[in-house]
Amino acid sequence: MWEKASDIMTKDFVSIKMGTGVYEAAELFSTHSEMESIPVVDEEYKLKGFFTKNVLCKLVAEKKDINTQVKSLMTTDFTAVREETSIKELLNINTGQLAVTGENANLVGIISRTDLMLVFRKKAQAMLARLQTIIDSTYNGIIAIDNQNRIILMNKAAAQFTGWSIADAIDADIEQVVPETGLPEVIKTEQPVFGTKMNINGYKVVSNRSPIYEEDRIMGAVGVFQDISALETISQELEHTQTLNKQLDAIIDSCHDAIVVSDAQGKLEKISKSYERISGLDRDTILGKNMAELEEEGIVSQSSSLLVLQQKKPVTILQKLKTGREMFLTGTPVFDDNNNIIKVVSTGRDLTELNNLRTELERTKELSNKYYHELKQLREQLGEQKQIIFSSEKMQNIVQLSLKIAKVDSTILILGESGVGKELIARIIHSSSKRKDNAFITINCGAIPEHLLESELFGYEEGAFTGARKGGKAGLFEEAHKGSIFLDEIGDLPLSLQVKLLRVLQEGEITRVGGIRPRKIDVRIIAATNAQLEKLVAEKEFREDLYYRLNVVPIEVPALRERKEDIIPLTFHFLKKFNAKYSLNKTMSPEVLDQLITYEWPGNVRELENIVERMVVTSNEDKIFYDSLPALLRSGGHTDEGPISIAKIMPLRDAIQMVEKILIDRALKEYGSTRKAASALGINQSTVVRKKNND
Ligand SMILES: Nc1ncnc2c1ncn2[C@@H]1O[C@H](COP(=O)(O)OP(=O)(O)OP(=O)(O)O)[C@@H](O)[C@H]1O
Repeated sequence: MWEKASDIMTKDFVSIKMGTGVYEAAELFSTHSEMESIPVVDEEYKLKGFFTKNVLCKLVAEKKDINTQVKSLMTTDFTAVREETSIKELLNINTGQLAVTGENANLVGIISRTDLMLVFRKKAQAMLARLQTIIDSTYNGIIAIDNQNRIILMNKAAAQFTGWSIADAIDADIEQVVPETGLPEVIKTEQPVFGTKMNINGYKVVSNRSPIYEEDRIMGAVGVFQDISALETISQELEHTQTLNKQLDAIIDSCHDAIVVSDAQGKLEKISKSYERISGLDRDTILGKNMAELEEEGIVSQSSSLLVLQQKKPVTILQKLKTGREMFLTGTPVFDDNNNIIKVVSTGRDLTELNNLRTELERTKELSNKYYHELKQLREQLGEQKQIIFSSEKMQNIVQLSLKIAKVDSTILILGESGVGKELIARIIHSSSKRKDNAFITINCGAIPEHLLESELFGYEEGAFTGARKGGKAGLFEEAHKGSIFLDEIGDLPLSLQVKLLRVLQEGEITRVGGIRPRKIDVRIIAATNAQLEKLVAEKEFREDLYYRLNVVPIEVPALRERKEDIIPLTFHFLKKFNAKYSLNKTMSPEVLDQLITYEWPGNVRELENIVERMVVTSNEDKIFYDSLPALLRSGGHTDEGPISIAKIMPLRDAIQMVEKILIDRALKEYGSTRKAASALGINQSTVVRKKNND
């Protein structure tokens, strides 16, 4: 390559002596037409000047003597350079012809303007080629446009992104090649835009775009595009790995057992929160430490990780901690594909905690033994035929209380919502009392029309009213003599009869309807109500003195939703009962049981009993599945809240039943007595009683 003047000069040049005539010089020009001037040298071949074609032409034009010697016409104002003058310096000299002189200033070569141009062009071409190679070798795509949006430069990477060949793209409008480069905007706004994520022909790239200025004037824009598809994948993988790591940490931390992970050298990599808790050590201070160090410092008595690394198999040790606690640790090696241990994972339990658990377990066992015996005793006392099913503590207390007061002959008032088992409790009280061999009479005060109730309860004398039986008739009180009478829905007892009942309670005697002779009776009265008697007293619907007489020993039976533990045993009890009744052998799927537990049971045990019976009878298979549940239960019982809303189409009959039930339940809750509820609902009281009992 050309480095200096001697590399490009013409050594094979013609020269003339100072005494040469113009005519001879003209002859030389005609044979070397490429020459613009001929160097003029002295006898020692030293350069003295140049005789130019211009001077010759001028001589001829002015018709001057052409026999003159060149000496007088030559230009002495010339530039001479040395052989080692660099090409760079030469390119900076602005002259027609350069003389190259040697050591003794003798002319050794000539460099013409054409030579220089040639060199300049070749240099420029080489530089351009190098530049293109450089930009083609860059991984990033580069596209430059002029201010007419025409592509002036594009490298190979950009050609690959765009799918255009460089040759086709050069001079094409950028919008045609890649409409998304954003380069025209950069020219418009003259603002560079960096780090924009974009999509070029399916490649995900980040672009940096800058305006190109030439002497303060915008002449185009250049964009550099980096393919980040691979980066994106790596960053997604990284994100995924980070998430996994976080999840792993969360899992480890949520374990109640302590977890310790060390590497193949015994260096601590991870510990769980529970290890921190049990050991009293802080992860920030021990992570990264070697277990051997912790052993030496006496922080742990022995390391399961180090033992596993020595023995290359799982080990279990009792690790004593500085805190004085003890931990049962089992270390397990984790192997790679070449059977080298890469990690040791140890899991452990606080021995102190285990001991506490054991004590707790023993206590629970003792308790459950105690409860078992108590229950057994209760069942024995209750006798097999009166099966009252419960497992809740609330019901256990109620049964215990009932059995206790069964022994004393006091009046009892059983309170509780409809269907909770008030009558059942009354029966238990009766059959556990000394009256058990005598009658147990039940009467629902709300179910019998008012005008019949008196004679029903107190009996009548012959001729008491038209249609009265000859010889009269004993009432239920008389029938219950020596036994017990269960007055259900006592809140529905009309005021007139309340006075008579008070007399029974106070005097222990009754007078039949139409009679005058009081009769002594020995009856234990067990009253029950789902109404708020105090409210009825306040409203003067119920006599206060009677209320206090009845309320000697109140037993409040909780609603089924307040003792959900009873739902499953009751369900199985009813399942067994109805399987036996209908000679079936149905079982119940867990999701049905789940639903039964979640339901609020406004109709209490009676409703549960009815629903189990309905499912036993109506389910098609041996197992009762979710589908067999009544719509109300499937809807989670929501239909009894707020105004009616229709979630889905259902059989009209079911819907009517549902609405009836909701209204009756509400009315009963609000008015307390079936009579009042019936009048609010505009139906007969007997209908209310019937529908309520059909729940
Ligand atoms: N703990 C229980 N174990 C077994 N069966 C029960 C239990 N509680 C209630 N039952 C049954 O539920 C049904 C309703 O009970 P019961 O008639 O005693 O309720 P109640 O509170 O007297 O209702 P109401 O106030 O409407 O008269 C009965 O068939 C009864 O045998």
